[in-house]
Amino acid sequence: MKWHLITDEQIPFHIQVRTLKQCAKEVELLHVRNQHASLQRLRQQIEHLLRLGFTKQQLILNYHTEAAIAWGLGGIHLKETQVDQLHDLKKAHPTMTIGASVHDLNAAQYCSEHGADYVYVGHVFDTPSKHGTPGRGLDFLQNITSNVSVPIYAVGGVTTHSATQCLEAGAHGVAVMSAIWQSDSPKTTARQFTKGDQ
Ligand SMILES: Cc1nc(C(=O)O)sc1CCOP(=O)(O)O
Repeated sequence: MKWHLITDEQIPFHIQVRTLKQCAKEVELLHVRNQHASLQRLRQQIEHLLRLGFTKQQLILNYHTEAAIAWGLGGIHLKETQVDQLHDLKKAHPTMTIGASVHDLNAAQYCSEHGADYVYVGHVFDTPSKHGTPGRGLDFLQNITSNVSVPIYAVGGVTTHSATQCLEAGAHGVAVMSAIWQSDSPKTTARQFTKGDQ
């Protein structure tokens, strides 16, 4: 199945690198999400990822649109508060992959109509990342997948098992953090996502 791995800024970068060394070959697309790092630090991390064997095309940078463009990365992932930039960004950079995170049907429709290549919809299941807010559930996901045409990636608490349920609810793919970063065997887990095994 199609899946994105999202970096986790709560985990020291060198620990993430250790995990990536085990599973990088299985990761088709890495979403670099580090909302608190300086641009200089982010650039160092990107360079490290390139040395690990990722291509620029495989890297999607969260939030920092100008940096993603300047560094020639494959894509930009917008926060929901940035989706008003979608149309102009896509027009100026048609070959870049531009996605966004949304949390309701209206925002998903907006992204779909303004040129997004994909949209994350979340959070579908309970996740430590959104502590205290229960997952919105598979019906919420299904309502969005049935009403927008842009490819939807389910995010939030997705595991290799629940990924299948997300596809059944119409998702094009999934985006995950802890399923890989907390896995005892990241390579096996990554393979399971790729193959769509439970
Ligand atoms: C990065 C992110 N965005 C979400 C959203 O709902 O927009 S949930 C989430 C966390 C995903 O981590 P995990 O796979 O460990 O639950």
